[in-house]
Amino acid sequence: ADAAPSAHVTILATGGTIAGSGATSTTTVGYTAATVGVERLIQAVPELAKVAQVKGEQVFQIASENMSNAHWLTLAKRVNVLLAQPDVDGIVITHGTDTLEETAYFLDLVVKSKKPVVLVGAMRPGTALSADGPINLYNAVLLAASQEAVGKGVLVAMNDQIHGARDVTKTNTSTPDSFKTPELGMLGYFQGNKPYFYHVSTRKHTLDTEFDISKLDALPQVDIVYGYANVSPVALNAVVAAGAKGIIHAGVGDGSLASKVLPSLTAARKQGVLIVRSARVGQGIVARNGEANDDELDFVVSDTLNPQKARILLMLALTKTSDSKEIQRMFYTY
Ligand SMILES: NC(=O)C[C@H](N)C(=O)O
Repeated sequence: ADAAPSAHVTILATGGTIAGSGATSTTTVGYTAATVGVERLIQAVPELAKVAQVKGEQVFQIASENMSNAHWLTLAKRVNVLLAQPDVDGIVITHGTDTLEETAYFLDLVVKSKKPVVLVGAMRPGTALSADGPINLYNAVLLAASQEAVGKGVLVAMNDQIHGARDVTKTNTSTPDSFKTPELGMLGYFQGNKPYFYHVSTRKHTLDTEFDISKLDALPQVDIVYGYANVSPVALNAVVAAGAKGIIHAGVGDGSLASKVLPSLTAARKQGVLIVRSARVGQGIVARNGEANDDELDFVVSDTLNPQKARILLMLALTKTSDSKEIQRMFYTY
């Protein structure tokens, strides 16, 4: 018999479609997410035992549309505790795909370890024909057990591809190739039971960030307000009235601000609310002093972060400072 693999990988299960089940083998919508426990996920892929000594922990059992700041703090603290143990070499987190990119980026900014952390999900429930969960889980464990993944920040394993937490995004509501890193590029592939890396991001992560969540039990309230034709300031005003400490403006185009919205944004900033100009487009830079005079308005730009990831960075930034210059520096660093 083969010797047991030497790497120890802990699988933290949080729910999602990878733990989902449907009424029939052709049910790929209208199934129930977050029903199958971590032990059954592991048993369904006996091949895992060939690549690592695997342990499972059920952290949550939720569909990822219900992921919250509180869940993130719990999960990140658990990841940091486990990675500090000499008998844990890497972590896999099974997760719903809807907010998987957000959890990945949050962890990328707050995990204090070089050891691999890999998020994985599935677009089809485990009961479906050609379910993608088992192969995705196998690849994720392979990656978490590998030397190649050490020091690369939080990774996402989907559809035989490796993506970086900062730039990956869900691009399709339902197809198995939904996860992409358009333009900036995925990091690598899985083939023949090995991960292969070709790219790394120039942005800082994990051990090189200034964020520490170990003593936090909440994050500052930051909300996203969307731009569109015929926009009014109603949603923005409601968010300010509800006490947001920061607002991500998901503007049209390269982060443009409609003249009907600008007065409310300016008033919010004068009250101390941090304003970040982002873009709903999904690709490209929102340039400082481009579509607005950010120096004069005292706004921050999101650079290339999409609105949902800009929200995460602004929350963490606000745990350190309310200085907009400092926060702008962070948006050019992470
Ligand atoms: N494919 C999925 O995992 C979608 C599911 N709604 C979730 O995010 O939990």
